[in-house]
Amino acid sequence: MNKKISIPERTVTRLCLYRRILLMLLPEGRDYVRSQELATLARGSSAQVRRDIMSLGYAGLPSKGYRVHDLLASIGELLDAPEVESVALVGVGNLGHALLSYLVGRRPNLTIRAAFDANPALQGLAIYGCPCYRPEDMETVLANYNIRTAILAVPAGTAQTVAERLVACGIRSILNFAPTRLNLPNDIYVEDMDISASLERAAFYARRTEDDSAAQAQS
Ligand SMILES: NC(=O)c1ccc[n+]([C@@H]2O[C@H](COP(=O)([O-])OP(=O)(O)OC[C@H]3O[C@@H](n4cnc5c(N)ncnc54)[C@H](O)[C@@H]3O)[C@@H](O)[C@H]2O)c1
Repeated sequence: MNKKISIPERTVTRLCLYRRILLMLLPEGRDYVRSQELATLARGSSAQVRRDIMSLGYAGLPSKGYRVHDLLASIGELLDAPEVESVALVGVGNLGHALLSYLVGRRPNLTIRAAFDANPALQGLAIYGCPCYRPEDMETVLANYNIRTAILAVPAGTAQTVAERLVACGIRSILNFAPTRLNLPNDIYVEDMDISASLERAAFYARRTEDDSAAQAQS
């Protein structure tokens, strides 16, 4: 069975997190990491970490743990395309600019190759090195670069129409920043990003831990 297909979505999410942690450990000159340490940094359990890493077919050394470079390579083998993978961005407003400035050049094997915006003032520009095209050129540009993943950073009112156009042009996966539920065929992967919801959650837990501490102090 194809390992990439059989691996559960949550495992993929955790493996992405482990990779971020491992990349933070590298500059410290760390050769090995134990499942317990990875679990603490990922806020999970060491049993979960061991299961996830076992699903990669990689095993560490009982005496030392996992070799950081080898584990990164195993995770990369599962998550990354064999060659450079190009991504598109639609909507180069405030958020789109911030995403380009952060993401361009950060990951050599996953690169934002093309941006699209309805604003004629942006079309033809290279923004943080990424060319910005007219939405009308989407089909040709996406096909030229073989792009199957897109980031959506347009206003909510236009997100559904743009998403449908992206899918019609061959996009299989969308990272959606627009605050709207996209209605797309089931075989299209959509990941919704919502900083406000995350902030609300963080504020909720701040209040809850404060309430817990107050209750403990009273008991
Ligand atoms: N998820 C989050 O955490 C988060 C955070 C900030 C913003 N947002 C959302 O991201 C989106 C963008 O926010 P922003 O602040 O950058 O807005 P913005 O108005 O600065 O930028 C939107 C850009 O989209 C372009 N655009 C509009 N319609 C288009 C179309 N049909 N095709 C191509 N381009 C089009 C506009 O020309 C503009 O450049 C909004 O939906 C906003 O609510 C989400």
